Amino acid sequence: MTDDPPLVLDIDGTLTRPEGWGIDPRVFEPIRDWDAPVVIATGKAFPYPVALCHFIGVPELVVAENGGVVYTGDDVFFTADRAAAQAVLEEYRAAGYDTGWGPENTVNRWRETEIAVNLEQPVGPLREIAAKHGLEVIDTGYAYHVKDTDPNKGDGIETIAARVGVDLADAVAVGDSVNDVSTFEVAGRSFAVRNADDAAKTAADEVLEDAHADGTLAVLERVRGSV
Ligand SMILES: O=C(O)COP(=O)(O)O
Ligand SMILES: [Mg+2]
Repeated sequence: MTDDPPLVLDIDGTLTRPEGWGIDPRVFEPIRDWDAPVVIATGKAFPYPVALCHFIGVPELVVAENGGVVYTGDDVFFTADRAAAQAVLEEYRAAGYDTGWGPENTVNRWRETEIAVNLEQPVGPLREIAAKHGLEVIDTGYAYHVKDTDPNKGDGIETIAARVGVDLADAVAVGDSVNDVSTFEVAGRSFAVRNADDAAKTAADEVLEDAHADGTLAVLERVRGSV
């Protein structure tokens, strides 16, 4: 009982400060010192988790765009393409709506396989248009994501685990929303932070007493050296 378990960590809602926004800097050190692979699995566009790994100082093992983009450290896999989501966006715009991020938004600029829409925008018409195009809309609590129904974080994590030789039965996952349910299904142990949505809380093995990074830090302390 001396090794650290592999980790799968969500970003928004999970590594965030108590107020819900911005990475809590206390997570940097335990992640950097972690003695096993750490996969960052997020709904954010590809550059964000890559930059997070880079600045923490750990190998870039990344599931981005809710599984649409997977990076094993050697190879990048795209499991959907943006064309259908872009078509939904065009139709949403033609109906008088917008993504709500401003004209030069960085939220979608580097997004390869899906489109994110600000939570302040009307979701009814977005869901209707997406359904017509065979896509789904998920609400992470941070954005609406217009995405292919197939890719998910869990499949991406399996791809990375196979490449880096990680046994997911040993893995510990922490997350906060519906886009982490597939993560919780593939990881041996799963934790939802207190601020998690109902889908994540139901799917997790355990719902934590603490919210955001406080919850995640408590898990890291608890599972360190547990395999
Ligand atoms: O991009 C989002 O909406 C949420 O991102 P997350 O998966 O890191 O929580
Ligand atoms: Mg999240």
